[in-house]
Amino acid sequence: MSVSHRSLDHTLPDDAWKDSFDKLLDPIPHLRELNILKRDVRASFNMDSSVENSNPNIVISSVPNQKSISLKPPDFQLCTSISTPCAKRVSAELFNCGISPIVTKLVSRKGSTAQQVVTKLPVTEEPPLPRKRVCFGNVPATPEQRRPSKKNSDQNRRNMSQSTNLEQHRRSKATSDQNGRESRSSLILQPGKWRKSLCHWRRTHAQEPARISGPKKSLPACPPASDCSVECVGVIFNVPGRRKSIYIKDEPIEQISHEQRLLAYCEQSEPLPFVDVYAATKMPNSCKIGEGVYGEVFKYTVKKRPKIDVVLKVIPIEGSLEINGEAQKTYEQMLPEIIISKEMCNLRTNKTNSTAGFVDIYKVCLVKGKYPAHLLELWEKYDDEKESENDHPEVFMDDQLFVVLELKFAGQDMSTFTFTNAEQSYYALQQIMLTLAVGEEAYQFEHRDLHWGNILIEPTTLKQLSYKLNGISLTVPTKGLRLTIIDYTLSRITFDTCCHYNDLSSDEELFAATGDYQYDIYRMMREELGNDWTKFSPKTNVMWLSYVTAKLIDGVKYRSINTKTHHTYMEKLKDLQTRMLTFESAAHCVKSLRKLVEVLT
Ligand SMILES: Nc1ncnc2c1ncn2[C@@H]1O[C@H](COP(=O)(O)OP(=O)(O)OP(=O)(O)O)[C@@H](O)[C@H]1O
Repeated sequence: MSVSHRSLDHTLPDDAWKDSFDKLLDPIPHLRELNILKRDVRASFNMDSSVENSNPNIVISSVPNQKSISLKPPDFQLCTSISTPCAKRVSAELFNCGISPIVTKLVSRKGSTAQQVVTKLPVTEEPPLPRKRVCFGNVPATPEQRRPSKKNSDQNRRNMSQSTNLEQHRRSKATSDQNGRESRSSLILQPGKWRKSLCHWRRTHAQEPARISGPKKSLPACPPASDCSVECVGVIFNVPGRRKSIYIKDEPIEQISHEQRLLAYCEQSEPLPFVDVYAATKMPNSCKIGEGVYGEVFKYTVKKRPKIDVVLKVIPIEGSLEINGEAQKTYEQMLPEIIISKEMCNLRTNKTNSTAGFVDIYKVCLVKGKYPAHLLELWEKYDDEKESENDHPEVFMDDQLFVVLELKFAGQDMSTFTFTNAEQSYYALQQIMLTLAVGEEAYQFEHRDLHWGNILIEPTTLKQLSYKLNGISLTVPTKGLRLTIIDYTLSRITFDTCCHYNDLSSDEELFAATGDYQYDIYRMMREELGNDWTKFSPKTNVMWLSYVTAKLIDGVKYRSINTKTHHTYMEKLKDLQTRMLTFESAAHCVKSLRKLVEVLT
């Protein structure tokens, strides 16, 4: 049919049925054979924010046992590009485009399949073509799909009550995992608590070779002690799973053992009996409220006036029993978290730099012995209702030591919270920003893991909160909310001429993870720090502020979104996000936001 005829009878051109996806595949016909559904490509891409403009050297693996495509022969570099920030994620354009942007990154490579990629690249070898993998189809979809059935759960419980044997417990957990959770074959972690996700991933993929993206030696290792600007006479200790922490000091460490130092922080001379200190009678109205890889979190409420909600973070230490897939922390490894928790809390009363935004710690206690029976019951209740990923604490023996952090209850975490509107979240962000800024100025503080599970929110009747930044008083309207920062496991401070930090330089799995902008932040921090985790770079706080802002724009829940106020403040958040990564520190961001540059510098 000629062109003129077509125009007369309005017949469509031969390829009119094709959309942009089909046209894209025209010059690379073998991709059609792989039977990738456009719907899958678009949906998965949009779900996985970390892929948006991360390193485009991507292998797409389709549903299990199906073929996949390998993209762009890569000369992998450390991810210099990032996923989410702002404009792209916040604009609706991402979802309006005729085809997912991921497809525009496709450069075909004939004959590659996911299977081939995995078998060609054993983990022990330096991968010739390091890539990030994106899984379609086999990531656990819903909590229901991930959760074992009640029947399995009950069976597990029966098995557990028949034996306290750890191996049996593990087998029973493994069965439950197999029954209730779809396997994941790539390092795609759930947003939020990465350590739990990672440990869980490791435990459910024990037989699989881990796929690590990135060159193994692309960055300098943490400098040897002699290279540090201060004399490093501290302890270098290995945490299981390649994690290690270094504690440096510019003067000889006092001849006092870590056990003694920890006991001094607890104001104790020896460990106290667990069952007595935390007896049921001393913990009214108790329940388990959360868990981490290193411990269980309980709450009890003393209903006096004023009502007191106490949170207990119970962390087993010094034992040889592996728990939740990790070796237990030692005294040395526990100390930095205790020191940081106490010092950040003490900023409440600091004269020059003050904030109440770091979690309030009542006391720290070292206890010994089996888990009290009433706490075991609370653990089981939580497991029945929410399906714990942790090992049952009945495995602990008489000689087990635990550090118990007694914290003030600070509300629910941001990932589960519903804001009224963006005005409320805009000022919530300012609270986080100011608290980080105060921490930077007081102790060269970097949180380094400020995902939305580590930001707690509770209602307050206070109209505003007060801060001091370098001696200048600042206030923020609460809009009814008070925010608190928790979990200093990865944090860094300089205190008492010591730098306390966690060395992530060899934590390849963490840097390989995808699934959320959160996982880009770890790579961005690594690049910013040149993989030297001793270094103070408050820019890492800005990166987390960028992450939090992204969550406030495009992650958290809002109650009333059809109001002028909501739209106005949402625009403010978006505007701030476009500038966020230009700031050097949280303090810089605060000064800029408050137009205090001249006054404060
Ligand atoms: N002060 C608090 N108030 C209210 N809830 C809390 C408090 N501290 C901890 N939680 C709850 O317990 C959970 C686990 O606490 P936390 O993150 O400190 O544990 P963790 O063992 O350090 O976790 P991770 O696996 O990240 O190392 C939190 O996500 C939160 O839900």
